[in-house]
Amino acid sequence: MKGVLLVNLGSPDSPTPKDVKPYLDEFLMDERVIDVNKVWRNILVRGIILQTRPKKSAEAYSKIWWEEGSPLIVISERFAEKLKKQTKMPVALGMRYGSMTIKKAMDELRQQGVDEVLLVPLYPHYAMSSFETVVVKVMEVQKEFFPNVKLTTLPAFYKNPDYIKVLSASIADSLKDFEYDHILFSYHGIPERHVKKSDPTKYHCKIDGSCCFTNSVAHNTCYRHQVYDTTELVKAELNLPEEKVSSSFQSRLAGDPWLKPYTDYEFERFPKEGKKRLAVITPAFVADCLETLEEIAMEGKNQFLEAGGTDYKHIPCLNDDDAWVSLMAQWANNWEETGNLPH
Ligand SMILES: C=CC1=C(C)c2cc3[nH]c(cc4nc(cc5[nH]c(cc1n2)c(C)c5CCC(=O)O)C(CCC(=O)O)=C4C)c(C)c3C=C
Ligand SMILES: [Fe+2]
Ligand SMILES: [Fe+2]
Repeated sequence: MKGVLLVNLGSPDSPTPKDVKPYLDEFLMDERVIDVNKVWRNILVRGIILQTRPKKSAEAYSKIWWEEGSPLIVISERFAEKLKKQTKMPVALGMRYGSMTIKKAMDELRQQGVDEVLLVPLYPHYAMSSFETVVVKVMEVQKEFFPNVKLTTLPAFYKNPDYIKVLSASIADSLKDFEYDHILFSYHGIPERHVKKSDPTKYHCKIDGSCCFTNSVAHNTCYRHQVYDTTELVKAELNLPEEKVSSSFQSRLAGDPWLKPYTDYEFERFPKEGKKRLAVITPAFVADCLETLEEIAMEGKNQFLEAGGTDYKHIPCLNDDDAWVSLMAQWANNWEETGNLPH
């Protein structure tokens, strides 16, 4: 029997330093997130970052935490529940990090007789630190505990025409009562080094003004190209004026150069250029989370208003939007019936 495995990033069990620390430890010790050799990663993560970050992160999580739990988890659960009602197959939800493990989700599917799994990494774009690490982890779990289960992965859907339509409709709905000077597409950042590492040609990616807009097989795994594509496609779908739209990158950790421009620098710059009414969209995430609810909707808003902005709106992620759930159900049901995946 076929079944669907949804996987998102995961959250700590509670917004306390005690629970945030082991969660961050698992997350940042992932070799696809902090991609340095094991000894240096150990020093960097356990000797430096985890000495102070759990307290700071726990404070941020406390500001956005819901009665039912972490928004990322609760929203992903709502999405999974709605999806179950629209597929004839079992659906399970697991997280890459934290206590809602992939193993538990796979167990759930196996108990319902599933031996063919459609893995859905809940990320529209491919990055080593998000999509790839989910696929690798699921393959490890499958190999160790479920060797007879067949795995198929839904490709990154950042430019799928139906996805672009659903995303655009949800953005248009949020924008209908908001007058704006500019719309910022703020994507989770990654270190520049990760983009270069993911280039299979090893010569295409230059992180300049043209590589991401020049055809290449490198784009199958180029996060920077893929996010720019999403922005362009939504801009075209909604007929947004060229000069009113731009993309930027948020949530960087100190150290290496990360993809630019940085979202927080843009918040400072826009009001000085007369862009005082700003809408912010965060399409790297399908579910609202710490990075959207705290960094963008709270901190970003304060920063923009303090820099001279007058109006600010964070547009919610797709979350459990009915059209989004129906689209995922359509993809899953089509895969069940024909074996075909969307492209
Ligand atoms: C779009 C997908 C994501 C990519 C790519 C990504 C890369 C990446 N992230 C960190 C470090 C942190 N990210 C944190 C939170 C976080 N990251 C994503 C998604 C991507 N990260 C999400 C959905 C969340 C929110 C989780 C939640 O519970 O709501 C955090 C934890 C919070 C904090 O302390 O700031 C860290 C740390 C790196 C280093 C990285 C690429 C190298
Ligand atoms: Fe992150
Ligand atoms: Fe590129």
